[in-house]
Amino acid sequence: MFFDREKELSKLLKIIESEPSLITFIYGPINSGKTALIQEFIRKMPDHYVAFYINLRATPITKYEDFIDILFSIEFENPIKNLKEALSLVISAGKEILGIPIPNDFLKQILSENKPKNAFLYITKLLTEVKRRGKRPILILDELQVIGDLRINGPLIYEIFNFFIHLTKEAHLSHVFTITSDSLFMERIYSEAMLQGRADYFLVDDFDEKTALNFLKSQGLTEEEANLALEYFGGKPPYLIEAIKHREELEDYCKKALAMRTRQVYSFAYGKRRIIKLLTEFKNKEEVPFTGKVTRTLEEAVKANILFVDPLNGIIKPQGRLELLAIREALRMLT
Ligand SMILES: Nc1ncnc2c1ncn2[C@@H]1O[C@H](COP(=O)(O)OP(=O)(O)OP(=O)(O)O)[C@@H](O)[C@H]1O
Repeated sequence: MFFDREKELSKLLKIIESEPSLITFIYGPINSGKTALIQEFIRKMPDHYVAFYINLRATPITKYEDFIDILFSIEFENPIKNLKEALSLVISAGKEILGIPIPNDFLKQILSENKPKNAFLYITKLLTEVKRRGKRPILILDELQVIGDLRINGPLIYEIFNFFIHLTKEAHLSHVFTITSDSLFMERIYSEAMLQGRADYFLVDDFDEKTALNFLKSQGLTEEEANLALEYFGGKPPYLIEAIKHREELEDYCKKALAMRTRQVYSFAYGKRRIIKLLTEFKNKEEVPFTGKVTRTLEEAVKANILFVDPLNGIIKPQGRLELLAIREALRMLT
């Protein structure tokens, strides 16, 4: 059951009403509900849209072939013979299609040439035809950070950005949404010169306090139980879902979850003075300013899923309420 996110949904639906001109980068802390929101967004889109949804984390991507496999997600049982067949597949797909249909011969050619540009040229051609048939295409790439360091002749990400800029700002052909929960990757994107003026940023944070309380109460928790869950888990949807499941022994469940997260933070920071110093900033504060410099220490804490960097709002904060409490507990044991 999907809950709320009315504000975010109406903003996203508004974006697609206008002509595509910017790439939208959706980002947020781990498990804040980005993918769930995008899935609901697709459900709520009017019928004349078709979303091509590509989840780059579906299988590991280490080389060009893996990327092409996911992009053209070979989910079709029968080989597609030509562009006309690919197009009718899209037109009859409804509002969402996983991967991009491509004629078999073309796919073989693209794989043998090892040039991402040719794959992108094909997609442009297909999207142009989709638009000509009266449907409005939307391209969605989930977990974009997965290909952040992939090189095919040169860094793939730049070719992708060029392609996205073409689809949006230049050709106004398709809206492009990318999703990532890797805030270091997001920081790289935010300071990327080639994206200046060509990108928009959309934060999907954990539920705010009121929404989280409403969510918990809508699932049958009493005011007191809801407040207890909120105290430990803030508005992180999957944690709240687990809390609901453990309603019968809620207090015990909350304490155990915190003890476990505390152990993880403790062993991450143990013996590392610079890490302890960074975490100490959260002893009395919930967030601190982000100066724009990603130090090695910050990088480690983000990679360990303890801290989250929001480059747009210029803040660093724990990934969620549980992490904030765990940092404070761990600091008590470490100092
Ligand atoms: N609005 C919501 N209503 C109900 N459940 C939600 C909502 N948002 C997220 N969830 C649940 O929380 C879990 C995590 O959500 P989701 O996978 O969308 O997060 P994410 O931000 O995409 O995660 P990641 O950081 O791994 O990319 C899912 O099981 C999802 O069903």
